[in-house]
Amino acid sequence: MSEVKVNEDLVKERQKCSFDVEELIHLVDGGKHNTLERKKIEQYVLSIKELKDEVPEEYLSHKERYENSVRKGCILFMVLMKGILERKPSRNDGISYNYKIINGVIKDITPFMLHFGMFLPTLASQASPEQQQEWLKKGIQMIGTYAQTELGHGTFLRGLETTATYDADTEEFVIHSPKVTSYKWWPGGLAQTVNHCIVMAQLYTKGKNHGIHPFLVQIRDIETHMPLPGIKVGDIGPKLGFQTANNGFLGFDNYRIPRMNMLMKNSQVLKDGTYVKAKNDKLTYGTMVFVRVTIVADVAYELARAATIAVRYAAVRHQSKPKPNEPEPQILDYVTQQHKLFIAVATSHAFRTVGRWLWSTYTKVIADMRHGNMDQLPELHALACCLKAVCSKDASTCVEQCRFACGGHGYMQSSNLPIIYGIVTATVTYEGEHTVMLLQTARYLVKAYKQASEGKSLTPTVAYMTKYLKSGSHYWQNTPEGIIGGFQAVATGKIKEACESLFQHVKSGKDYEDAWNLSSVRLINASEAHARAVLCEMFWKEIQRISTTVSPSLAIVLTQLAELYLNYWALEKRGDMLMYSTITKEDISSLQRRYEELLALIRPNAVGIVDAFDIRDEILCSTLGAYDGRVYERLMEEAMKSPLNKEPVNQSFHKYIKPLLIQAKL
Ligand SMILES: Cc1cc2nc3c(=O)[nH]c(=O)nc-3n(C[C@H](O)[C@H](O)[C@H](O)COP(=O)(O)OP(=O)(O)OC[C@H]3O[C@@H](n4cnc5c(N)ncnc54)[C@H](O)[C@@H]3O)c2cc1C
Repeated sequence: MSEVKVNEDLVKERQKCSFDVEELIHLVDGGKHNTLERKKIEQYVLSIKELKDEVPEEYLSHKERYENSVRKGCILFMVLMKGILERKPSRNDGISYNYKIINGVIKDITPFMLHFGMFLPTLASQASPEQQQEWLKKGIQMIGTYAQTELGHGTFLRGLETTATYDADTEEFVIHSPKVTSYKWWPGGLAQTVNHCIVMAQLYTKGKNHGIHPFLVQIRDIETHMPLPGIKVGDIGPKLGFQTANNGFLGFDNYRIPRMNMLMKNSQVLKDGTYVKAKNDKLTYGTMVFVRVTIVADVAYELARAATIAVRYAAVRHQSKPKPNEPEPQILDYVTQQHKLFIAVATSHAFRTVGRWLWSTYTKVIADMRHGNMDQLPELHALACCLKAVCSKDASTCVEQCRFACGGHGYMQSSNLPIIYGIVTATVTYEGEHTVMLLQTARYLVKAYKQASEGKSLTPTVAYMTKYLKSGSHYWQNTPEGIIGGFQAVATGKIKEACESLFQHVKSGKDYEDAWNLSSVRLINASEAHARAVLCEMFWKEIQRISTTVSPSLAIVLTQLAELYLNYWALEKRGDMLMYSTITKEDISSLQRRYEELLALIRPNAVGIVDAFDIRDEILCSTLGAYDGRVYERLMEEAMKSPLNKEPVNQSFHKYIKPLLIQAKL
């Protein structure tokens, strides 16, 4: 068999790379051992013939697409369960390589995502040890999802209407959906895939409501998969993305489950119906925080996929003729193109780096919690909320930018950019809606501001406030440290302003809730600014630390990416910098010049840097982004798979167009 030729532009780009791509691959993976492990798993999974699609998914109907994703999901389910148990891939950022491979093989979202992502983690964190022993031994017999959101309520958990009423006579809970708004709506895999759910419901016992609690509910027969009597379950229909996630609805008609199906690690209901409250409500925060923390690493990875596609395509694509006697340049040579793309590359590195730091913070806090120390939970919660909000939104913007940067071809499904966008933009909403997450962090910031004003010491991630509240402004310097200080000054200034607005409204006689609402635009701006200060500081610090452990040539590239990230955001937020620091017009011009210098410095290594994300073609799933750069051939090959190209004349001509032409002649 003849070797497939690699596009010449890509060959040249790779030749001029100034650093060792392999070294960066190991860094991205978190070590050489992880790279080898990942490659082994990829090689195994991706060589399974049955996982390849004869017809691209996009040409299938909604129903066929689902069936195909279940087919492939089941193959992966078995392989990966084995892989997880036997190989335990490194989880240094909270996500396993399995997640990455699954997304490539399924292309969109697998209907089993919630089983691994929410169902098992919730059982692990909220079921008692005895319950875990009983349920987890059922293993694969129990396929589950996490059913919280209802038609009527998502954000406001206390507003959920599904009820779980304890019947002491039969020692059962009666799960009921009293009206249409109480139907569960959205859970992934719920529609046709799972046979069990964690259902969040209002607990009633002895006539008293005790708020929202989790229950393990079987919804389908294990053998026949028929919905059990009292269960109404189905598909919610097509969405912007997540077409194969099998998001479903679920209603209960006085459906009974045994008492022991309430997850009882924290709160309990005794046989006689006595409610025993959890010693600490905060214990239930665990899963919520876990998922938000992992979203930072997830979007970093999806962004790496989008950036790889768009940068490789920009190296292959030639367009326009700025100089009449010279050939059309690669579009990657247009500085505006570099401006669109290099921030996406740098952002992926920033989120992966900060995601790893967040993950290690999370594991430490959870370990402390197990020993009864909850002191750092509020800070972690505030951090996870704002980082989840800002990272998911920035990643969506960057993916969209990558799509724009590919012109018309980026709009093709076969580029895979629309599907990646669908996956990433969903993270803005699920597991805590964007604005609501920022407002959660704002509550913590308001408390911290009050403490700082009273001269009390602050927790590490908000400690910068003390300095800038004292100094009032930031003495600007055009250095990375100066930019980080600028972001901290902006955050402090915005937090102060939001708090003053809030306190002013309260002082003028408004209820706290109304004052909060009136100040909420300032509050979310303050939260976003805080997240940016954290992202810039942690990314820069980590890159500085890592740079001392890698080769000088790689250290240069990493530092350029981190500096680009900082400069990009300093320029984006120049208005804020003007308000809260001593930055001048000249400083801004100099920042702009440095930013342009950085684009030029990164340019020769751009392809090498995205190659170092080391995402195999089968996982990129893109006509535009494959390693060999055969863009046009692939676009044509994929187009030829369209069922419409299977016949020279489509029947609709005879049915509709011809009669129209005849009519028009008359
Ligand atoms: C792709 C996808 C997958 C999902 N998967 C699952 C799943 O597996 N299981 C599950 O249970 N759920 C799932 N969800 C549901 C998801 O968790 C909710 O959509 C999300 O929590 C937001 O709730 P909502 O849709 O009710 O929006 P709402 O809360 O109604 O928000 C609508 C608007 O109101 C604003 N708003 C609401 N409250 C406030 C407030 N207090 N202050 C200011 N503004 C406010 C919001 O900012 C937003 O702009 C999924 C959703 C999506 C999109």
